[in-house]
Amino acid sequence: MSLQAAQNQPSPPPSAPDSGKTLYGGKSTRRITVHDIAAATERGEKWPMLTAYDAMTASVFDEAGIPVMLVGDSMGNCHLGYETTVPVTMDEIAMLSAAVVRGTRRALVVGDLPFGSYQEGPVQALRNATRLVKESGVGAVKLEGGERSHEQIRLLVESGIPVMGHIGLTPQSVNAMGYRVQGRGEEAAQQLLRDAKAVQDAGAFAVVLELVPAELAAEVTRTLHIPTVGIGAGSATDAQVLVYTDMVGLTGGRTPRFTKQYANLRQVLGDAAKEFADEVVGGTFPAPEHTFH
Ligand SMILES: Nc1nc(=O)c2c([nH]1)NC[C@@H]1CN(c3ccc(C(=O)N[C@@H](CCC(=O)O)C(=O)O)cc3)CN21
Ligand SMILES: CC(C)C(=O)C(=O)O
Ligand SMILES: [Mg+2]
Repeated sequence: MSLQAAQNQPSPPPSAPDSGKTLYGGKSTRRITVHDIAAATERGEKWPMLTAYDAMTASVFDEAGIPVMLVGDSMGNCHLGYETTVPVTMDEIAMLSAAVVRGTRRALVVGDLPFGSYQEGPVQALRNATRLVKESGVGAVKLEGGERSHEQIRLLVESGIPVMGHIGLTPQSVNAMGYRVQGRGEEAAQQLLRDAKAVQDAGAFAVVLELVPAELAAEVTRTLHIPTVGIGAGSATDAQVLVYTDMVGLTGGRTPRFTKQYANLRQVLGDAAKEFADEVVGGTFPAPEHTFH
């Protein structure tokens, strides 16, 4: 949404972490809704979103105050050992979304519709989104594509399912588009703007902008009234999302340049495993305090 629109809203006191009203740092323990997301964005709050693929990790992020959790199809390459997100199935998303819902009390949980679960058309999209809402308990779903997914988004929203759009780089189309920055050049920029408006017009409550030039992401953010969620899209978006395994240094191999590593859990977990193994081999674990007689 535009800065101007944000500035027309009554502004919160500078730093109100305990008002119970801010999205991040708020004290309220009830489940966050898409209405809370809209209200926070209108107040000019920037908000964080992280992926999660299991109940334990989700509970850590929930206790840290992360207001929106995405059960991303990035589980394909970040949790399930596939090369890409393309092979991820509805069964996998449904099972891990249910786990993330069980692990959270406050976060809005968004289930990512996987490749092949909505491309056939609006009816297929509704069937699969309904499954995530009823069986897994998610509060919203996300699907990729702008103009091309307009009808799917519209039917879901009309049916009472909040939808987050996703434009720019859409990894489910990797075989067609690669992992390149999107929206470079005048024609591509105009297409991205049309996609953003199509997502908003169809009724989405937010839209992910992935791997687009910062200036274009800023323009989309100024143009739309719904919040933009950036990943590799610069700092002007209303929200930011990261794949959590990138954020904590768990992802093996190369990670995209736009990620930032805030911890090195790969090192921590590896060191713990080696220490355990050394103590088993050396006979110092288990010690008397771990032993029953
Ligand atoms: N670990 C991980 N992090 C992600 O952010 C992520 C996934 N996996 N899987 C699903 C999608 C795929 N994403 C990707 C994957 C690769 C690049 C990549 O290689 N980008 C290049 C820039 C390319 C260019 O300059 O045009 C890079 O160096 O970052 C980007 C996004 C983002 N998502
Ligand atoms: C990177 C985010 C937006 C995503 O779609 C995912 O994690 O699957
Ligand atoms: Mg995804």
